[in-house]
Order: sequence, then C-alpha cells, then structure tokens
Amino acid sequence: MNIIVKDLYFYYKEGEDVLKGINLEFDDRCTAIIGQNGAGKTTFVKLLKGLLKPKKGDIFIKGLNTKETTVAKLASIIGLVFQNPNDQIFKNKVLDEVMFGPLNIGQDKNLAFENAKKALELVALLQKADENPYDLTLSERKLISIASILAMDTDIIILDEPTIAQDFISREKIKNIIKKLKEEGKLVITITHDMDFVAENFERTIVFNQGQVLLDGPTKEVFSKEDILKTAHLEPPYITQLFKRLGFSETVLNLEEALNYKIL
Ligand SMILES: Nc1ncnc2c1ncn2[C@@H]1O[C@H](COP(=O)(O)OP(=O)(O)OP(=O)(O)O)[C@@H](O)[C@H]1O
Repeated sequence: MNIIVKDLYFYYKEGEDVLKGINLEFDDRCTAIIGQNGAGKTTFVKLLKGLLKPKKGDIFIKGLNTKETTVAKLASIIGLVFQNPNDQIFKNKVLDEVMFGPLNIGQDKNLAFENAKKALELVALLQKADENPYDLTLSERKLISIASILAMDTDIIILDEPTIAQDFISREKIKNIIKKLKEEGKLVITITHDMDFVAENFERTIVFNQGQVLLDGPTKEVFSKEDILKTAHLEPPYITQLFKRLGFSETVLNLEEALNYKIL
C-alpha cells in the first residue's frame, strides 16, 4: 500500500478539529479528493507530505510513519505541487527552478539535469529553459511548478488544483502528464473543484466534508450519489446530471462515455 492513514486528527487551534478521524488507504489508483472550501483537503495533503504532523493517529507513506520521518526523507517519495505556482517558484531561471528539487533530494548534477530536461519536455516547455519563470504566463508557471516536482521522480505526486487558470491546451497537457505518470506506476492524487477534470482522469474519488470522509469509491459510483454530494454542496459534472435528468439508468461521466452510450 502506498499510503495508510489511521484515525487521523488535526487542528490548528486546540479544540477546533479540522480533520476528525480519517481512515484511508491509497493503492495505485489515480485519486481525486473533492469537497467544499474549508473541508480540510489542503491540510490533509500537507499532512501526507509531512509538512504538518498528526495531532492524533498516524500516516504511513510507503511504510514510513510521517511522525518519525524527516520532511527531507519524505520529499524523495512524495511530491506536492502547490495550488499557486508563485508559492513554489523562487529561482530566476526555469532550468534552475526545475533542477532545485532533484538537487535538494540528493540527485547529482547530471541526473538532476537529465530529470529536469525530461520533466520540461513532458510539460512541453523545454524551449523556455533559460527564461525567467516570472516572464512566463501564469498557465506556464503552473506547468513549471509541475515539472519541478516531476523532476524529483517521486513515487507519489500530489497536484493541488492543477487546472486553475489553465487554458484548454494546458489542461490537455496536464491530462497527458497524469496518463503518463499512471503508466509509469506512480500514484497521482489531486485536490480539485473541477468535476469534469475528476470525471475525465481519476479512477477513485474521495469526498471530504467538514473534516471527515463522506464518500469514497470509484469515481462513477461517487458521482452517481447526487443526493449525498448535495449535502457537501457538490454536484456531479453537468453531463452526468443531464443524462440522469433524461432518465438514463447508467451513470455517464464524460463526453466520451455520453457519445458511446448504447441505448438498448
Ligand atoms: N494555517 C492555518 N491556520 C489556521 N487555520 C487554518 C490554516 N490553514 C487552514 N486553516 C483552516 O482549516 C480549515 C481547513 O482548511 P483547508 O485549507 O485544509 O481546506 P480545503 O478543503 O483545502 O479548502 P479550499 O478548497 O478552500 O482550499 C479551514 O477552516 C481553514 O480556515
């Protein structure tokens, strides 16, 4: 198992629990975590990454208890792409930025260079390697921040709101990156408010609500439970809702499924 979360509690201020008894296991399935603002999603992934430590309960990343493992050690196993690339980017050359992570976890210069090049190729921004990240568009900066994490070659990659401020082309790039990471056997977890993105790319969906897990299962199953989602102020993708309103019994997740739907 990649990640095991046992009876996890966390608060920033004593007496005001933000996470309340989370029990989860993560295998290799690409997993989306959804939930309304303040549900505890970002706090949860910061705990996975070891940036915060459980107040109660334990988290095991590839068998390592985050309470007993340094952030530096965890950084070679689990990468987190922040929601806002400006929180992550601080070098004034794209290549240096993307090489920083690999060098920081102990890769030698040649390997870090090769990994950075590979990651920039994957996000199709190798031609910008010598530019200043702050001369790029926000959408490109987001891709640079993704490349920085990919270059570290961690087994687990967490993407916090990857589709925010992304145009169609960048969205497609992100989709392809996730597909490629999945093929390489990596675990991809995302936090997102973008239900179409979840329906198109993620096999499993976990719904957080007020610091607890409300739903967890195959994405199709989760999006079929419209009434429960409503209690967390969430809605399935419009295409899913449309097919349901039209009276089709099977849950349709995306346009491709809709176009291939066989009416008996
Ligand atoms: N550094 C912090 N100090 C104090 N409280 C915090 C801190 N970070 C988050 N919180 C609080 O913890 C709760 C959960 O926040 P969190 O950011 O984990 O939720 P979220 O589900 O990721 O929300 P969003 O979708 O808006 O990113 C919120 O009530 C928030 O105000």
